[in-house]
This record gives sequence, structure tokens and C-alpha cells, in this order.
Amino acid sequence: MTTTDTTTKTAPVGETVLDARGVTMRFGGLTAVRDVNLTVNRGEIVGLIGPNGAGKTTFFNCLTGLYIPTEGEVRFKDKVLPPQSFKVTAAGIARTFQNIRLFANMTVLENVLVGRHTRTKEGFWSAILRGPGFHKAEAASRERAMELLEFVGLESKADHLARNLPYGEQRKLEIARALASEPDLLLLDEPTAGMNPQETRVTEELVFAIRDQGIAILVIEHDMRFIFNLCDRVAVLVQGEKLLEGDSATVQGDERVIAAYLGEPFEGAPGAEEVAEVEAAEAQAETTTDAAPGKENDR
Ligand SMILES: Nc1ncnc2c1ncn2[C@@H]1O[C@H](COP(=O)(O)OP(=O)(O)OP(=O)(O)O)[C@@H](O)[C@H]1O
Repeated sequence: MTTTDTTTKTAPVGETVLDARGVTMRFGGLTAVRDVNLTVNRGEIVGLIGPNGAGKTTFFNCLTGLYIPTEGEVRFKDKVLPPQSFKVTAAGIARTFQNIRLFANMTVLENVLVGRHTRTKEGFWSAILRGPGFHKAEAASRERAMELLEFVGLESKADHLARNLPYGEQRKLEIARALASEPDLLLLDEPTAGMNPQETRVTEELVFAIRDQGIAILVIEHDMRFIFNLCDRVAVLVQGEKLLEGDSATVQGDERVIAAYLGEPFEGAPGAEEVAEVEAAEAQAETTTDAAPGKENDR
């Protein structure tokens, strides 16, 4: 990929593409995401960080139609998000997954072509009859797919089976496939997981290059160096709630973020009130039991 010279650390920020308002997601008694607001603008890279189990992936799933939020709404380009994944993709949101989801026995090129299906206008009968319209559309799709493979640096592997690619390249292929749907918003779920520092650096440049094309990006990542280098804004989720949001320097220097990662309690921590209540109730119950008549005889 030849993006190093052309990418910039910042780009002009455009209109709001994603506007999540008061998003809450409950699974039975568990609130995985609570009242989260987040916007992402065109030309922006926004990071979503938080300790394991903080609700990051659940929030992503609420943005892609995989989950319908229990409360709140997600607006994309000023419209409420449709409740099905394929409609969300057609509307212009694409994503990659924490656990790579490629078609392992298809070629690299075929994987990208699959990603284009929401953008091909040729219908069912055209595909069956394979008329001139179909062949023209197919040629255009292949051309675009090859461009995308070149963009991510995989053009020489177009005919390889996806399963034979090294791990880092499989992640790049997932990104190429996501880009094939020509999204306005790209959601990346741990794009550098399992990568060595060199591959991570290349991915960083790739994400800048995608942003430079005017695509808004929201990225979940545990690699803090990657996040703080990359993002214009970072939102921190802790126990399903947004603890804070700010530029990299602000978030990096916030003691509450460090405490949340280390699992240390801090004033005003999400869920702290509930924990204190439970602890107080437990302490009260213990005192009552200890004071109960005949207790000594049990020991
Ligand atoms: N489908 C589900 N049903 C029930 N509970 C769920 C479901 N999905 C997630 N959870 C729970 O919601 C909470 C948030 O999980 P989530 O995977 O969103 O966190 P995360 O921040 O992405 O974590 P990680 O960084 O480990 O991937 C966890 O307690 C998890 O067990």
C-alpha cells in the first residue's frame, strides 16, 4: 500500500454521519449499554475503548442492526437506522468483526465481490439469464474489487484462498470487503488484534487513508498506542456507560480511565452506587446474622 505520503493526521471534519442518542441495551437483567450518546462526523476517526465487558461490541451491534436498542435511537445520515443488518449495509454502514468472518474457501477476490452485492443494481433475472447488463455489471464489480485489493495491498493475492492468507492479511481483506459496499461509515472491531507492531503500523496508515476518502470511522481497539495515534476523539465505556469523551491527550491523561482499566474504584464510577448499596446490604445482613441468638453454637 502506498498511503504513507498522502495521509494526514487530521482532515476537514464534515457533517454528522452517525448520531446515537441514549442507546441502552439490556439482556434480561443485565444492562450491557446504558444511555450512550455518540456522534461520528465525516472525515473523523473516533475510538471506542473500555475494559473487557464494557459494552463496546454490544454498542457496535446496536449500530449495525444486529441488535435493536432497548431504549434510545441511532440516526444515520439524519434517518433512524433500519432494524435489519442488510438494510443497514445498504444505507451505508459497513463493519469488520472482532473474530474474522471471511468465506475461508473462497478466493480473496470473491470475498470482496461478495461485499459488493449491496451496490450492484443487476437483479435476480439478470443474474440468472446472464445477459449483457449482467456481464457489464460483473466486469465493473471486478474492477472495483481489484482497486480495493490494491488499496489494502492484496492485489497480488487476488486468486489465493482466503484461508491461506496470514492472519494480518485476513484482517486487511475484511476491511477491503467492508469497503466494497461503498460505506459512509466504517466500524472496525479490533482491527489490529493478533498483529505484530509492523502490521499494526500499516493498518494505522490504511485507516488514515480510508478517512482521507471522506469515510467516517468508528474503531474499537485494545491497543492504546494505536487508538491514541489514530483518533480525533476517543469515547471511554465503563460498565456500559460512557465515562468520558475527548481528544487523545485528554483521555490519556484522565486518572479515571487508568483506574477503570486497572479495576480500581474511583469516585462517580459507573455502577459504583449499585455496588455500594449491595455491599452495605451484605454488611447489614452479616451483622444481623452474627447477632442472632444461638449463633455461637453454630461455629
Ligand atoms: N447476547 C448477549 N446476551 C447476554 N449478555 C451479553 C450478550 N452480549 C454481550 N453480553 C454481555 O454484555 C456485557 C458487555 O459485553 P461486550 O461484548 O459488549 O463487551 P466488550 O466491551 O465488547 O468486551 P471485550 O472488550 O471483551 O470484547 C458483558 O457482560 C457480556 O457478557
